[in-house]
Amino acid sequence: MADRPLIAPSILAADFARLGEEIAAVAGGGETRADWVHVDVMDAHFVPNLTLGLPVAKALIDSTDLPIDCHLMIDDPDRWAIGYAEAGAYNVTVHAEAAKDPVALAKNLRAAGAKAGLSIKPGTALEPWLDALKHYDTLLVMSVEPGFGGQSFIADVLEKVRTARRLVDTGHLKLIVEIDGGINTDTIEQAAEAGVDCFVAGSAVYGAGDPGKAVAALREQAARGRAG
Ligand SMILES: O=C(CO)[C@@H](O)[C@H](O)COP(=O)(O)O
Repeated sequence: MADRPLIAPSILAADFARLGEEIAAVAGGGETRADWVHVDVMDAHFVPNLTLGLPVAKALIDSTDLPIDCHLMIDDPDRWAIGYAEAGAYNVTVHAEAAKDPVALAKNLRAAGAKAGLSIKPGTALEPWLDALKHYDTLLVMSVEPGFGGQSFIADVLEKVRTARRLVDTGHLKLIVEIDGGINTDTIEQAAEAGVDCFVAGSAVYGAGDPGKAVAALREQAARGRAG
């Protein structure tokens, strides 16, 4: 398990006219500093929403020393994901439901210098992906249907988190377990208790008056959940 809970603010809830400043708001020192910044790439095909693509993601990567966690909610990640790794993303996550050859994809991402992430939607089972996950560094369990911020947390997905945690703790997989969707001060404790390492939070960070303070509050609460 990661030494401490990792908090990854999702810029989907940030002001898109001021993305650089919004990232800087969680890049301060101490407890207010985010661990990663989560960048949601949506193509209006894999999900019914459109956000940003490689040129903007690269500009964000270049604008900060925080690790950028690119979550690709796109068709044909086998073709497009590599560009995000080459642009310097810390972690590039593709969807299991969209990847044609997830093992080759993970190998290519790692060869390009990024960590490789695999994501599953709330209705997607974990078991069919366990072999492929041996080639991945992160597992992103979606706790809302991908596409939009501000949705309610689906607690049923925590069973998949518990399974992944067990497999990591027993040495069968070596993964950072990440969760995304509806994470806030009401839900983060139960996710931490189930074994999540990294918490993506959009509205709970950028909908708060002070994004840095929101990061600190989420981390503190996650640590409480971890301690049981
Ligand atoms: O990938 C997604 C949505 O598809 C997320 O990253 C959202 O941005 C999370 O937003 P909140 O649920 O935290 O508002």
